[in-house]
Amino acid sequence: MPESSTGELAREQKYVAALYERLDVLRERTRGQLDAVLAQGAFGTHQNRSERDNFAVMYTQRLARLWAVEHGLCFGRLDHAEESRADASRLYIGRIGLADDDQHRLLIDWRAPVAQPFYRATPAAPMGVTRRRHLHTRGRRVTAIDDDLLDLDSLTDADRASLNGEAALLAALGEKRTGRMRDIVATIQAEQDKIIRSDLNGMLVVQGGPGTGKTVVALHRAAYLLYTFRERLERRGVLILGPNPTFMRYIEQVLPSLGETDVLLSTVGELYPGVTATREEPPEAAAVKGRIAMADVVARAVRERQRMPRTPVEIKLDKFTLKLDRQTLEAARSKAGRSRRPHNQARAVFIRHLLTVLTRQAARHLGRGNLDEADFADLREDLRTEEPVRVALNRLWPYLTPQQLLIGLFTDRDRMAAAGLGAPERDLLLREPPRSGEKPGENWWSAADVPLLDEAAELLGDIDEGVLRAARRAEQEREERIAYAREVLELTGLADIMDAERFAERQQAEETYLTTAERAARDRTWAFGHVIVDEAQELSEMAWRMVMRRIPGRSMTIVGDIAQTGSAAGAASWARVLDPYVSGRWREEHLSVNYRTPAELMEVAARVLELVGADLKAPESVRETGERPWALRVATLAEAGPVVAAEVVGEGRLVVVAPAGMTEEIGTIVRAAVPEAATGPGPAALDAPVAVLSVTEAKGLEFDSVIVVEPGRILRESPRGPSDLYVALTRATSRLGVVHTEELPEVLNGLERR
Ligand SMILES: Nc1ncnc2c1ncn2[C@@H]1O[C@H](COP(=O)(O)OP(=O)(O)OP(=O)(O)O)[C@@H](O)[C@H]1O
Repeated sequence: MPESSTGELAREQKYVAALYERLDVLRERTRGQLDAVLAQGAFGTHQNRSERDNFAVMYTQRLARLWAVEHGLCFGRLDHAEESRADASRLYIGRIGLADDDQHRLLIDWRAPVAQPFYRATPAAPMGVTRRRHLHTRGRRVTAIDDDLLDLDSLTDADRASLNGEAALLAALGEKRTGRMRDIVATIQAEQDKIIRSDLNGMLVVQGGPGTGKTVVALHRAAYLLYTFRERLERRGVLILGPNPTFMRYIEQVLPSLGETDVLLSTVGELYPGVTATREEPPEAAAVKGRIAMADVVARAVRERQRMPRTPVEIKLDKFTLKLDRQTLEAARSKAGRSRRPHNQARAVFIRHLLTVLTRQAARHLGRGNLDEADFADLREDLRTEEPVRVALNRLWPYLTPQQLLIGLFTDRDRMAAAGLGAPERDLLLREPPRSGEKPGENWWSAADVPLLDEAAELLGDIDEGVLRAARRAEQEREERIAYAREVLELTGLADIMDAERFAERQQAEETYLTTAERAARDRTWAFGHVIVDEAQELSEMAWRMVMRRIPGRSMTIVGDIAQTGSAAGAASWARVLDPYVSGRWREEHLSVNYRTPAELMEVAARVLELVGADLKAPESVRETGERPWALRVATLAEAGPVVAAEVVGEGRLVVVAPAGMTEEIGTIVRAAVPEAATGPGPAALDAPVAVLSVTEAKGLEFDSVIVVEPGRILRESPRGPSDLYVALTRATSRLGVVHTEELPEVLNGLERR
């Protein structure tokens, strides 16, 4: 390294060391503030306590943020031309903003408006910047400096020699993958920055090919929006929806590394509180459940449960029999319908009407035709609690949970027929009921059921009785807590100085100490401040309905690639998906540069893309590796094992992408050659050196090397075969191979034969 550069490095080291010192001071100070608040305890008025809790949450989050930014705290510097004093014209850019006790800024948050030139300035439009410096650090040590000199006229010869426009980006892209997505805060590109800082309001669609950074940009946008609209979004929350739990694990560290922890990351299958959607089902069944027509099916299924019997209903009591004729029942039903309330609440209207009729009948039977109001009410109450009356009314208009409705529907062909499902759909959807004793939440629901549960919940509404029961239970629990607290206080001899109720409340307060994301996750009716949908092309029409309910303000970022749609229920065009909700009022941005897949691989993938759609254009790769992708024909698949083993090098990660029906078989073969290989999307998929995955499971992920097995079968396996093969071929950051026993599809003729 030339002497001048060593001197520069030492100067930067000094500055960065001072930043870390400041960070340590702030951590210690915040820790002290948190301890002080917690030490106050839960005493005083309700308002005092809620203030204390707010402060505690605030300090905890601030502390988490200060700890999260340790790695790569400062990564850049901007030098400006106009100001004369060197220190004033320099801005250091980092993960968070830091100032000293006199409020002199030491570090600028990357999301602040003044940091924008770090990502956008070019020699053609330098935005007042003469130099953009990238600082590379390991731990707290500055290891290297890269400069982009933007004011070309002012360059000295030495400057010209060190001009290194894309060095930082290329260094980042060339690094080995760790199995977890990293943030790109130091190397965000201009077209990405524009999307990250796009307006909060309205619906933004980001369409881009594989590897263009859609996911990583969406995550940085979440961090930017939280920084810029902190108050609004911290209160209402931000939801990030992704395609499957493996993908969520893959991305989960990015936001914390940017200092943002209070964001709800969820899949569609996790979005209904209390239900864990773990059951796998055939894609054809999921496709049927995803169709918009299912909204009518669910609505009809609800109406079917309000069906009137053809013959009058007789209710036998001890002394006489009451009768409800069809006309009365119809009248009650139309009254309930006119109330426009959901099923479980309209039930009250229905029951009230029938109880009035029954009370009049009963009065006649008792020879008391002219009851006054109070007696009438008493008699009515007596009837209401009579078992035969309760049973009869319940049968006519039962309370229903969404789970009961759907289990009732999918386990009964007649109900499905009545709800409008045709014979082939009935065959696909018919299921055994949950085993007795088994909670229907467990292992009964698939991800495609979740939007249907949500739809049903809208139509059914809350169960008043359930709410009442819950309230009664809560009161009972409170009393038990107070009794317990009294015992504790007596045992500890504190009974004289603290009252049991307050002691119990204090313990309770600790349980209700929830962040916005945690509260939102428990509440089906939560309205978020912003929703980001990743791999959005995979969402079914029914899933979109559910998502839209969570964001009445329609402030959304939707990222995806129509060319990669694999799910039969997924999107064929953004307009088809979004117009029903915002009819044309959405804006679209494009990402066009592929940061993941080298040019040699993209050349092969681009030919497959032509099969997906003649007018589709593959994104342009930002780098070449000089390594050509290859194809190897083997006599039997067992030979694939040693081929995979030979590809495992150093610390790199490798994925074997297999046709969906073959992952088990290939997994066994690969494990025989590489025992630590993982099969399927379990937790090991991201950490093992080798993983065997289907295309659906590998979507959105990336690996150093990829081996695709039997591409011909991937093409044939589903109507979206070409999209699936395109996805499979674009997962690699450096190497790609194809192993096949069948004839190689013509579209892959460009591969080098081994
Ligand atoms: N500006 C950048 N600096 C460094 N790395 C980047 C940049 N932009 C994207 N990358 C890297 O490129 C890779 C692809 O990004 P990402 O997964 O977000 O792409 P994608 O468009 O979502 O891809 P796909 O559609 O295939 O899921 C990631 O490793 C990401 O970190």
